[in-house]
Amino acid sequence: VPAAEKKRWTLGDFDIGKPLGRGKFGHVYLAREKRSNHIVALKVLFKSQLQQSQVEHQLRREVEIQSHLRHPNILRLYGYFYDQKRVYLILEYAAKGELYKELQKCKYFSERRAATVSLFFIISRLDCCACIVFDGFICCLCFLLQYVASLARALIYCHGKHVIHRDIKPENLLIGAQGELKIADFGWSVHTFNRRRTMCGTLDYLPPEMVESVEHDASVDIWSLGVLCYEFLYGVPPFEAKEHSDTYRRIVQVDLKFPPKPIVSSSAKDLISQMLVKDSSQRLPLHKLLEHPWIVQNADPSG
Ligand SMILES: O=C(O)c1cc(-c2cccc(F)c2)nc2ccccc12
Ligand SMILES: [Mg+2]
Repeated sequence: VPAAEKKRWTLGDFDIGKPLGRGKFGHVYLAREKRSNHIVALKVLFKSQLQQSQVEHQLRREVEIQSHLRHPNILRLYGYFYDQKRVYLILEYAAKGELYKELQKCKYFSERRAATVSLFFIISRLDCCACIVFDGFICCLCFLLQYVASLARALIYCHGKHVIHRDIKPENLLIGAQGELKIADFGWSVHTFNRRRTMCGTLDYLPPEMVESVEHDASVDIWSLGVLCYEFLYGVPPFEAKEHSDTYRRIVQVDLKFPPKPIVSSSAKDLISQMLVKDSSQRLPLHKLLEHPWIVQNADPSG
């Protein structure tokens, strides 16, 4: 029996709603698939801009990879279609939007004592889950830990399928209706090569972009998760500097400093220090991250 015909979508299948955001290559709209009334996010990309930026192959890879991933913390890509001028990606709608904006609201998720929250509550839970009140927003460190644990589980799933994301950062993380984290934007993701298969065969015939990805392995995502943890706690990434060249130097030297303010538990610093390690083979494996005291004591295992 022939495989079920892949549904060929067209713009006429959708009612288009409000714009949800704009990216470099086009906009994202809230949309409803007419037959099922299913709410989705429709990402509209202009072919002219994709060609100008020479990212067509990257987009096809993004679609190929993300459409095959099924995990509660990975944004679903249901399908795609294109017309004369545009390519459309049919994506899961993450109702609470970008994590980045949530982080901006709270300035940062900090363990720092906040005068307005009962001291007892803070002291009793300092090392695990401290809630702070910032500009009227209650930001709970538990969210942070939950996000880190969810991210680790999603990345374990991706790495298990030999997919590395390579672009983990707040802008690429969305929040679903129930507050769950969703990794989005697999535009920089690649399938890692089985080194044995590639190494024993000659590399000579592989083009640069494929040879370059042999250098990358899944531990690039562990590094980025460590950077994210730091930014969650301090409000700025660890190697930030005025000039790009200084940031580059601080990264390659792993010039990792923990400022005295806000106060951050030694357990959190220990976790971050085990992830931001120059030698990629020495970075804390993701399954070990889920066993780390700072995570175990706080993040809810059900995720
Ligand atoms: O006119 C095309 O055949 C076309 C198809 C696709 C495409 C095909 C599958 C998946 C996907 F994400 C994108 N991307 C493009 C980007 C720029 C210009 C033309 C195209
Ligand atoms: Mg992005």
